[in-house]
Amino acid sequence: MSTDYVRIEGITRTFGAGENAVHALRGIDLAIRQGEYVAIKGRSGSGKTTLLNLIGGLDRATSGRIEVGGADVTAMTDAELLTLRRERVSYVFQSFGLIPILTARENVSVPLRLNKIPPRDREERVTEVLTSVGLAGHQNQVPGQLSGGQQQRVGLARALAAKPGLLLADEPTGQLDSHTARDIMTLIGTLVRTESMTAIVTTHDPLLLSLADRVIEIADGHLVA
Ligand SMILES: Nc1ncnc2c1ncn2[C@@H]1O[C@H](COP(=O)(O)OP(=O)(O)OP(=O)(O)O)[C@@H](O)[C@H]1O
Repeated sequence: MSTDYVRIEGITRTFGAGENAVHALRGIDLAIRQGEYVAIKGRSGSGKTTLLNLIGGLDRATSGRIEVGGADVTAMTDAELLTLRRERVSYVFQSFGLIPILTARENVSVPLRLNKIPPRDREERVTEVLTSVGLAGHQNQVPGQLSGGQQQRVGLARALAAKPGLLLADEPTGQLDSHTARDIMTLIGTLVRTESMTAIVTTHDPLLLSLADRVIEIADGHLVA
C-alpha cells in the first residue's frame, strides 16, 4: 500500500497587501506518495519556487496546511522547521550552493556534521553517496576544479548524505547543458529508488519532464488539471 509523504491542502501564499498584493499561490491541493518522483512545470512566475519553499519550510503559507512525513509543517515553530530541514528535507539548488574552499568530500560531510554523526559513520556515508553519484574519483577536488555537472552531483550527494525523506530541487539543471541536465534528472530518479526518497523537482525544460513519475503543472498559482 502506498502512503502519502507530502499532503498539501488549500495552500495560498500572498506577498504584500492591498493593491500591491501578489497572489503567488491561490489554493493548491496535492498529495505525493512516498517514493514518488514528481516534476513541477509552469511558466516563470507561476509559483513553483514558492510552493517548493513552503513544502521545505523555508517560507510560511498565508493559509492552508502542509504535511511532510506525517508532520504538520504549517504549525511548526522556527526551531522545529530548522530540525525538519536538517533531518527530513533537503534541497538541491540551481546554482549548486557548494562551499568553494571545501573539497567535494568536505562539502558532502557538512550536513552529517550538523547532525553530529560520529566521524567513522560520517566518512563511510560520504564515500557511499559520492560513489552513488559517480564521483568516487573526484572526492578531494574543490568545486572550482569540477565541471557544472560534477558540481551538481556533489550538490546531490550532499542533499542525500543525511538520508532525507524528501528531496526538493529548484531548477537543478538550469545551469547545465541539455545532455548533462538529462544525466542529472535521470540520476535523481535512480537515487529516489535506491535511497527510497520522495523527490519534487521544478523544471522549465519539457525534455526533462518525461524522466519523472508524474508531472504537475502550475499556472497563475493554481494547479492545472
Ligand atoms: N518574496 C517575494 N515578495 C514578493 N513577491 C514574490 C516573492 N517571491 C515570489 N514572489 C512573486 O510570486 C510569484 C511566483 O513566484 P515564483 O518564484 O514562485 O515563480 P516560479 O514559477 O518559481 O518562477 P521561475 O520559474 O521564474 O523561478 C511571482 O509573481 C513573484 O514575483
